[in-house]
Amino acid sequence: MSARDMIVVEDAIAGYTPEVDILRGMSVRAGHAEIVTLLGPNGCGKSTLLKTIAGFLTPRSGRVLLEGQDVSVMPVHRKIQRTGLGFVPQTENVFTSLTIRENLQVGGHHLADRQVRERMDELCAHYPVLKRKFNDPAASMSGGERQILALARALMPRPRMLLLDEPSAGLSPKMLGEVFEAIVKIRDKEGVCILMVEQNAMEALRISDRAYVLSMGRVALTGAAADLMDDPQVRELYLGGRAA
Ligand SMILES: Nc1ncnc2c1ncn2[C@@H]1O[C@H](COP(=O)(O)OP(=O)(O)OP(=O)(O)O)[C@@H](O)[C@H]1O
Repeated sequence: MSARDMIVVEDAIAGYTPEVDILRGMSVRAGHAEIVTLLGPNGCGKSTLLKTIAGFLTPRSGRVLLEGQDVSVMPVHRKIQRTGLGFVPQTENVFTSLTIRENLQVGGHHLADRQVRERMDELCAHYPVLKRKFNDPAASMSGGERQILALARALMPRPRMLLLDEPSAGLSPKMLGEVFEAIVKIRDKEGVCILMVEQNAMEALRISDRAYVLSMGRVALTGAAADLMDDPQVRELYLGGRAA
């Protein structure tokens, strides 16, 4: 483990029922101000890995460390309170009947009122769409705008680590570009460690520092994102044979 490692998973074995292991000796790490992408076929355990890091699942063996602290058995609500971890699930990640302002307030519910106002101002400056629609219900936002709101809500308490489950799911190429730009800003402006699952492999690798290709609950390949984009096996399996 290096000093800059923020999220470390060591040899994790985990599953939803006692009989079936979905993670079968999984080891990954992600560092400060780094975007790390998890790729792999449907059902290989990408979302399960995020849920294990977030604390929705407890590993049967192996460890999950956040900033060096062993949090393997810490339940999700405590992790959110006590560690600098944020989680943006794939679906139902904004409250559509609440306004943009109210969604952000939900994200900042542990903060003092003044801190909430300051943080909302900061995030509205980073992501102008939030300011434009500040008092409108989130239901009035497009898919990409909702995804940016979900990211901003998770950023309200200034997490140092962020888990993103398919942030570009269901988005048009233009909206995907905007959401990925928002993710790069989170890394570059706030130094957040981002571990994300993505189906849009080529686009995700372009903004990532490193990536893991998972297969059947284990790491099959890992490396710098730029190297993986050049890897013939990765190109064939995940990039539709396209050259980077
Ligand atoms: N709540 C659950 N209860 C039982 N089994 C589950 C549950 N969620 C997922 N699984 C199983 O765990 C395995 C891995 O699922 P997971 O969602 O982690 O895959 P994934 O790599 O994220 O796939 P996808 O790319 O399709 O989202 C699958 O076989 C799935 O059926």
